[in-house]
Amino acid sequence: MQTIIDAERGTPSMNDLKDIIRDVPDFPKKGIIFKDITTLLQDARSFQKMIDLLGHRYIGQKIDKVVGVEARGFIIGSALAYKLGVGVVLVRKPGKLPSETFSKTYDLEYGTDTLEIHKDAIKPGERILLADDLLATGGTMAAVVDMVEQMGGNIVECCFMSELTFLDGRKKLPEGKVYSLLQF
Ligand SMILES: O=P(O)(O)OC[C@H]1O[C@H](OP(=O)(O)OP(=O)(O)O)[C@H](O)[C@@H]1O
Ligand SMILES: Nc1ncnc2[nH]cnc12
Repeated sequence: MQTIIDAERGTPSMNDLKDIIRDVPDFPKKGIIFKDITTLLQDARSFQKMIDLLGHRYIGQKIDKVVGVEARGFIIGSALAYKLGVGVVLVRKPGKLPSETFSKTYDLEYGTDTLEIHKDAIKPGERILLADDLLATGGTMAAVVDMVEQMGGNIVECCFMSELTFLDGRKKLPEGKVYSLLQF
């Protein structure tokens, strides 16, 4: 069910946040139920509540930088970084970052992809929060974990707005360092 949250109804509940994410069947391929977060992002109260809840988890955890994964992870990562008062590092699809990069190819729920990060984006020992909108098979975030660890970053946690628990993506990620706000 899709919920429109209006000013009179106050702050959205966890169920409201789940309900406002739209299911789109057979996108981008037959058999995939795509979790469309645009419906949540365009609702001011839902967007704010989601970032507030994620942000509160990391306030006081001495995060040095947030890493956001292109493209939807940029939205979550940037808003979180702003809330925590730290910088945001962009992990991008190939050929988009202008300076020297590390890169990693990985499997997706619906194909394969490559991600890149600037070689000088993270200094050894920095406390890094990884952020994305959704954890599915875990391939994307596992690739990011690999690159950040290769650079000497100290991963505090991999955080997601939502998680498709039936795909067990967290198995590919560092044990005890995975957090999702909403589970499907
Ligand atoms: O856990 P996984 O199976 O790796 O899947 C999760 C990833 O898939 C989606 O990104 P997508 O590659 O579709 O790119 P987009 O954000 O540019 O739409 C999503 O935003 C995650 O980054
Ligand atoms: N089912 C899904 N919905 C939205 N984004 C995804 N990324 C990988 N699987 C996805």
